[in-house]
Amino acid sequence: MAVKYELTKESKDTYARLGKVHTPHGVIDTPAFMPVGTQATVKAMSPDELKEIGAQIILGNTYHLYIRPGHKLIEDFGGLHGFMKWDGPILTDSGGFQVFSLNELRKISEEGVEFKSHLDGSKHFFSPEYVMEIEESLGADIIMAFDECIPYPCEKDYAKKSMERTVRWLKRCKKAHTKTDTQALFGIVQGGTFKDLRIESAKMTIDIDLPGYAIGGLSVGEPKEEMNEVLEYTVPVLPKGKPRYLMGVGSPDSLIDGTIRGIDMFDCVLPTRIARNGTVMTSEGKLVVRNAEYSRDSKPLDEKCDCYACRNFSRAYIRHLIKAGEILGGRLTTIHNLRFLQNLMKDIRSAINEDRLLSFREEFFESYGYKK
Ligand SMILES: CNc1nc2c(CCNCC3CCCC3)c3nc(N)[nH]c(=O)c3cc2[nH]1
Ligand SMILES: [Zn+2]
Repeated sequence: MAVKYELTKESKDTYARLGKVHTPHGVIDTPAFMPVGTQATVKAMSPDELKEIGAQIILGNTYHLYIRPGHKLIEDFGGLHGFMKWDGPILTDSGGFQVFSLNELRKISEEGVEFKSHLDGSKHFFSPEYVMEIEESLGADIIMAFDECIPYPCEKDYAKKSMERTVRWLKRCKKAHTKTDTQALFGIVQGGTFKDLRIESAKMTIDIDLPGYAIGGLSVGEPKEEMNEVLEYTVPVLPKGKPRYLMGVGSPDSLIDGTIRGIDMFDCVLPTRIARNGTVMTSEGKLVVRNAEYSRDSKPLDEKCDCYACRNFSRAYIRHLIKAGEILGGRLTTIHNLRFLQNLMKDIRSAINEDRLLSFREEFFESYGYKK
């Protein structure tokens, strides 16, 4: 079995739980935040630095790696693990989301999606079968099914038709998936923000027996309350003994609120993206270190942080590097943001273990500056 989920504790007062996702390249303690490495690198981070900040699993992207440098090249270098020298677990997204978000010029049909490369405009076609071939070449431990992530808002009629096609595509993915002993295929629940469609999608998706399931189609502009509502009626339909992955989430408040509603795995480009333009997450909330007020501030980014940036450098120095466009600036803020989220997930896991997740939420929201 490529991936096995071990449920180690269920929270008494929420849907949160502690678990371990066992993969051929190692174990992931859940709830977990997964740093995103779109082009076979978590931007600005070396594999050693990723280990140092405590990352247990990283993400790769089928769409980007197919376009450049090509999945066959990567396969010849030992897949993503050999190519980027990351020996821990890897998850690849199927490219569905990227094809839809990066390419206006695309045509969708029962067969799959025709699109043009965002690099040179060349024409390409993704079918569930071809995407499975690409993801198997990349060799990730967890591979996502080819799905359609519909926009928000979306007409209910289209949401229903799209969700039903995504289930048919999942069946085709499962049929085309050959390396079932080393790579685990996860299905993706769709249905927009329509309760009946979400529950129908979840039931049809879990009827296809797979090692794990994701909730897609969220974090696409809907209000956070709507995302939480979709989770409240969708997650309980999913089996307790399998990992649940909420795609594209998220910010610290969403990580806590998703965990409370039973989510085990999260990914988001935000922490690395905002870091490069000088915004960091700290125990006292967001800090835009490029602002003039920090020009003579000798404190670390976050006094409570144990990361390499906070142990060695002042806000003044990091602000200078960012303002000067120095590469080290974005590297230090990225190291910090990723460590901050790993520490947040560790604090969340301890809170679940001691049945105090809701009071942890209160304290964290208070200190971070979220409204309750
Ligand atoms: C940011 N919000 C959001 N992201 C979504 C994503 C992408 C998740 N992140 C993948 C990484 C980014 C680059 C490398 C892999 C989604 N992906 C899929 N397949 N389906 C969704 O409904 C889906 C929905 C998503 N919503
Ligand atoms: Zn730090």
